[in-house]
Amino acid sequence: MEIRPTTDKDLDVFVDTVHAAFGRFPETPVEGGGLWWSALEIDRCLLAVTADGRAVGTAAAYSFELTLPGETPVPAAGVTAVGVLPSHRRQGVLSAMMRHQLTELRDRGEFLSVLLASEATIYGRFGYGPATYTGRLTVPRHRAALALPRARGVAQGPTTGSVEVLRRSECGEILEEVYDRYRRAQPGALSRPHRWWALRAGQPPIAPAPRHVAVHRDAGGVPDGYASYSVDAGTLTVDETIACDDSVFTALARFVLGHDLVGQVVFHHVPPRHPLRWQLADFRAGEVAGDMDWLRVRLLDVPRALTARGWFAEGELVLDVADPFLGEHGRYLLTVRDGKADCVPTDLQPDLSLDVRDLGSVYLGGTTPSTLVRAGHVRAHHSDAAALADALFHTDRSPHCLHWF
Ligand SMILES: CC(=O)SCCNC(=O)CCNC(=O)[C@H](O)C(C)(C)COP(=O)(O)OP(=O)(O)OC[C@H]1O[C@@H](n2cnc3c(N)ncnc32)[C@H](O)[C@@H]1OP(=O)(O)O
Repeated sequence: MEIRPTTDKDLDVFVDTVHAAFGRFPETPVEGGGLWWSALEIDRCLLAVTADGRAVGTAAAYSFELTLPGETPVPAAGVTAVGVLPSHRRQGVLSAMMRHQLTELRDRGEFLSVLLASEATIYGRFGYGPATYTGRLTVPRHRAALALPRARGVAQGPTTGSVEVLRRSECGEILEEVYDRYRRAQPGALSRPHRWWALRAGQPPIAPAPRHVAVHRDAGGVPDGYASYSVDAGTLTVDETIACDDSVFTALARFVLGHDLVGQVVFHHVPPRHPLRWQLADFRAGEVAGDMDWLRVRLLDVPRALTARGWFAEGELVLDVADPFLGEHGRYLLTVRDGKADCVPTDLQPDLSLDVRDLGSVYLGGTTPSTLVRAGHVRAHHSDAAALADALFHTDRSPHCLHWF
């Protein structure tokens, strides 16, 4: 079996193979637009081909930016369209493609790779750890009142600004601009390259499905948030709420929760511990479901990845990092001063020993090292090690990602 790049000539083979792997049919030709695969980057698509020339597996990557703690967007490969024909499964095709792809990403100078996993058990073995989390919050409208803020000096009602309802088709560049502003400050968020919006490739509101969009503007009239939603059979469903600050989120939540002729509001993609639950006068009014991991992170170059993110505490930690899939192992001294890290190979005794997938899970601050120590996945070599690591990896803001790819 050979793993080879896809060319323009066999893009249709790629698309056909990935759909067959998922048990689906490609709906329309590539030119149709509005389909997720129209945004594929052809030079980053791989085909696994048998000796008789048959394509049996696919894997691809998008060129995204991932925002790291400290409001630092860096390049990240967004692994996607992974599939193996049902007739060729459990024969090592995926493993061969993953090995090829990780090597190729490194050759391109990339140090981070991310993906959304169709099944939670597939990608840990390849070094991907769950790093951001998401859920659905359902609020019955008759219990949706927001409590008055208790802190002195905080505005008791809507702050200056306005909400206007547009049709998705009337939004022009507004959503793209607001999303881009938001994602640069939100750890864990991915960029949505312009071609995604232009091709309408993705899920609503990128895709042109009919939607209402509540656009929030600041006092100067500049859009700084939106909520894309639909109403069906008494349920208002919000695809995503994008807000450049918390007060804008509150204004948008207040708007959808106040919608007439609606029995309940379902917010998709609410991060764990989101303040909205504390803003409801009735804490039990908000019901969380679909609590799951979202973005998985894979470090391809540990020192580069650790020095790229922002840090919020000071200290030193020795990490012993195993990368069993790539057959690698490294011990690093991580020193953090003034918000920046230095990370160099060392022979010092380790504070923690961990797998690269677990480093991926703590990297953005969405999981604490001590949680993984308690779970038995990370080894703490002395009694202070877990607390030391928790303090060092702690971030100012929880990571969150809602981009689907
Ligand atoms: C980022 C994305 O695109 S996510 C989308 C992933 N694709 C899908 O879900 C489409 C449907 N599924 C498939 O196409 C295939 O079953 C794949 C791609 C998940 C697996 O491909 P295969 O070629 O069968 O995997 P391969 O034979 O290399 O297996 C490697 C290891 O993963 C394990 N594995 C493979 N698939 C799964 C799974 N679905 N769940 C748990 N373990 C799995 C294998 O048992 C094997 O374990 P081992 O190394 O301990 O022996």
